[in-house]
Amino acid sequence: MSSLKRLNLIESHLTSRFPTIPFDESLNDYRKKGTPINKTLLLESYLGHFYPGIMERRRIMHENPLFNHFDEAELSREALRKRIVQQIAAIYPSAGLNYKVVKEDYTKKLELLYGMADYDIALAVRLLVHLVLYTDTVTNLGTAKHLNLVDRAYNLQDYGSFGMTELGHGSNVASVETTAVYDHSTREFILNSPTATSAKWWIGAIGKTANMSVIFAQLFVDNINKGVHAFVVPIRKNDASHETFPGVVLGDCGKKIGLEGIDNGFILFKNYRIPYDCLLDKFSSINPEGKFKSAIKNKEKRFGIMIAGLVGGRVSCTSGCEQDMRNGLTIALRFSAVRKQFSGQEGPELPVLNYPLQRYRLIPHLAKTFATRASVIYSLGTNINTFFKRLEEDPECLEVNEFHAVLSALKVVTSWYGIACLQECREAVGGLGYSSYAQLGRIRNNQDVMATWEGDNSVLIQQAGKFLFKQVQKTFKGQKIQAKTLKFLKTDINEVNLFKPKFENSEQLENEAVLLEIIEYRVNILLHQSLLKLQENTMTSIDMIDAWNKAQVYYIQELSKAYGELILTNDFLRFVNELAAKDQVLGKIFRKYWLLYTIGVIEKSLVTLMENVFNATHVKAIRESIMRLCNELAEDSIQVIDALATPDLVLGSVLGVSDGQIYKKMVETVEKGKRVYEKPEWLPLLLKVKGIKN
Ligand SMILES: Cc1cc2nc3c(=O)[nH]c(=O)nc-3n(C[C@H](O)[C@H](O)[C@H](O)COP(=O)(O)OP(=O)(O)OC[C@H]3O[C@@H](n4cnc5c(N)ncnc54)[C@H](O)[C@@H]3O)c2cc1C
Repeated sequence: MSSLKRLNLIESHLTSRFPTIPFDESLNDYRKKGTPINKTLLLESYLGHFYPGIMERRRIMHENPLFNHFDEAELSREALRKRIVQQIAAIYPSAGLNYKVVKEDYTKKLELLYGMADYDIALAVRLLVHLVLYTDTVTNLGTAKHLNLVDRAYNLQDYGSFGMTELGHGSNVASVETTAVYDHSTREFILNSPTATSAKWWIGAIGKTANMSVIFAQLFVDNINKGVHAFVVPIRKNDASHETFPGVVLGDCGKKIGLEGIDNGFILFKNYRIPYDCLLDKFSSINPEGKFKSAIKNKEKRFGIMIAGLVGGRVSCTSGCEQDMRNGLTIALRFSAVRKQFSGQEGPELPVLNYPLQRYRLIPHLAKTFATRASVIYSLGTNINTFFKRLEEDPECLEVNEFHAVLSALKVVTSWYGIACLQECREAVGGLGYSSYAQLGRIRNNQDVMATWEGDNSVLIQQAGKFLFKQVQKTFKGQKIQAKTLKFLKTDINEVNLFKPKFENSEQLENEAVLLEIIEYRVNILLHQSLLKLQENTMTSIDMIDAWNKAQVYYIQELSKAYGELILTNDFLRFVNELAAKDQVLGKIFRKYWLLYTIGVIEKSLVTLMENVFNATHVKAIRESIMRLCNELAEDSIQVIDALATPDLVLGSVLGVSDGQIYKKMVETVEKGKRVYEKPEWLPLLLKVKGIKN
């Protein structure tokens, strides 16, 4: 401990107006109830490929006083923004990123962002906008002449932003209003924002920081609209003046409900001329004669490729959800083991984690967190290099489409998991959770936006549905399903209807094969019901889009969620099996989490299953299993979360501290706050209201 910290501690001890708070053994007592586990092995397996990178970031943050949530609670918006830039400057060089390193192994970029997200999603996202959304788009859609920009981005000589969303259009990117008109006489594009709603809006880092932006605009060549294209555009002078270029209007979007450290802003163009080379022209170009050419004829497909830059963002989003949930649950579980309320007839008060209700509220979220982690490792982390390779070779191939579908489903399902989990954690911690010092408010508010950015959940998940339908349609033409994640699909409804669940009680239910069959059946039955619904809708709808929209509720959206949860179930099982091969004790515990996750997924889809194959006996068995597993796992969960928790200083929560001294930490932190014991500045007003003469 530094001498300054020691001095602060002594000073706070001497100046505290609270009675001395004795050492609280509650968390240690709860710890002792759990099975002893090999924590290092668990953490290594859990972080997988990303273990060394994340540990290195934790070390840097631990040693650097810039990473301190307690300080940040009192910072103004401007100060927070400055702090984030300082933090990026402190941590970014450790990654050693450049074009070559990332091309060889994209996960190097992810491990940096994952490490930063341990501290705060806001910190990771602040860099992600530049490093992923901007830089990946220039890399993927640009040509050799743009490589210089990619190098500059990795060196932080340029700071980039990603200008897709407008005030009037978000999900429907194909209808953005910004225009880029090609002027052959000067071989330039003229950018314009013809309406107020065409202002690019919410753009991360554009408000105050970025000097570059990837701008998505409707490209006009010879007065013909060639669809949305991406342009890499200088927006501010890259010199000490930091001036905005004439023809560009830049501003800040103002106060938000979270992520205040990020300067989300707007941008408008007024006849702003940019040279031809600003067009990211890998797939579409304009030749020296002024003729438009595209390697991909279909406008819709071309557009799909244009937004491939979002892939790294969505992968990070899924990982960020896991980190948010893990951080939230670390706080909520440790608090629940320490916090005591009520007792039985006699005897001491009980930790709230003893109550089955508290266990039911928290432990299933822990299981979902682990499932999410497994998919980050297997479906996303290790596949992303293959994805980028295949994207370059053949952007329309099955692997690219399948990865998009899996990623869409996972981003959506896990961000909804995260939002539900963080709200539950906040409530599970009661009133103390409402303190900023608990950090649950910050984590919850930052998690909230995960459902919207990188593709609004309700819109994005439709991509997964479309993929499933397209694959099934192929079988109608006699082709076999090639997609790796869909090998189990049954295209004959009669075969699906033969299914009968193979359990009558909770013991029979807690069986891998029995559960996997149900998880697969859920996708199969929803797929056929959705197909039927779509067919039925076509009779009454004006077109296919109308029919599709009318089949979302109860059908296609449910199907897409079921597909996402099937992937999570399979990935989680793989994780458990690999862990069990290394350590039997951990394998046994994590198999229970897998059972809880899978049975929990089934519980949440009881309506569909009851409608088709389940009865009251099945429901009873499911409920019994869930409660038994929650109770059995609650005691082990403290040891498990200890192994996986972000270190105290990085987590920064008074209620999530690993030594369990939550009251001491809360009091100390509050007493250190500004003006704790001072009279209010507005005392004269109060006196006036009360009629007291000053
Ligand atoms: C903090 C923050 C940072 C951001 N950073 C960036 C950035 O750096 N760059 C950038 O380009 N964008 C950024 N965005 C924008 C973000 O990507 C969009 O908000 C998102 O894509 C959703 O678009 P929208 O807000 O226009 O919502 P809309 O698309 O207008 O959706 C509004 C509602 O309508 C529903 N809806 C829309 N279409 C359908 C449909 N077909 N069927 C059913 N329901 C539908 C949606 O589910 C949603 O509930 C950011 C947003 C936020 C909040």
